[in-house]
This record gives sequence, structure tokens and C-alpha cells, in this order.
Amino acid sequence: MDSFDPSASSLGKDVDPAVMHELLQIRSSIDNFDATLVYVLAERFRATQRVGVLKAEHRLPPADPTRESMQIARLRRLAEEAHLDPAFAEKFLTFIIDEVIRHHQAISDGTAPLPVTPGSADADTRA
Ligand SMILES: O=C(O)C(=O)C[C@]1(C(=O)O)C=C[C@@H](O)C=C1
Repeated sequence: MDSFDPSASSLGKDVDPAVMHELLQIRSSIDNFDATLVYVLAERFRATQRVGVLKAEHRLPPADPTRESMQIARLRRLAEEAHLDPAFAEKFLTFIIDEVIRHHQAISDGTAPLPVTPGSADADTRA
């Protein structure tokens, strides 16, 4: 794995050390949130991969617009409750779903690469 330097910055050397200290503390939380996002997204794509296989096996269309409308309306409500911009929540979900639909299409076309699972021959075994 490539090394991650949490203190790497382009802000220059003139930043007040106390400000830099506070910034690095906040960035440490941001790094944890970013890692969580990756894990959450990986699990979501693992689930949608199963949906893609199921849909392909039963010749169902990749997209389900009615389901998507429900998901978007729900996420917009949750975003409002959480004080997150609902337009951003919708854009983010739509971005993910569009990618899922591309994956579903590729599974049904037979052009999808095999999912890389730990221990499989395709898995990246580099340290
Ligand atoms: O639930 C489905 O039918 C899916 O294919 C999953 C999913 C999603 O990513 O949530 C993706 C595409 C569909 O249009 C709706 C939802």
C-alpha cells in the first residue's frame, strides 16, 4: 500500500503552528470519514452486484425508475433532517445509481469484469 502522510499540505510554511495543529486534528476526522465512505460504498456495490446478477439471470431491466424516485425522495427527506443540502444528496445518489446501472448493463451484456474478491486469483496480492 502506498504511504499516506496525513500532514502533507500545500499551504506553505507560514501557517501559524496553532492553526496548523487544529487543522490537522480536524483533517484526522476527515480521513476517518473518507475511509468510512469507501467501506460503505464497497458494501453497497457488493449488494448491487448481487442485484445485477439476479436481474441478468431473470432478464429484468437494469434500471427501475419507480424505485429510484422513492430512493431519491427518501434521501432528500433524510438530508433535510441531517442538515445536508438535499440537492447534493440527490446528485450523489444519482451519480452512484448511474454507475450501478452501467454495472448491471455490463453484467447482462457479459462484458463485466469479474468482481475482485479477497483470495480470488484476480485479487491484488501486493502488500
Ligand atoms: O434495486 C434495484 O433494482 C437496483 O438495481 C439497485 C439500484 C440502486 O443502486 O439502488 C440501481 C438501479 C435501479 O434503477 C434502482 C436501484
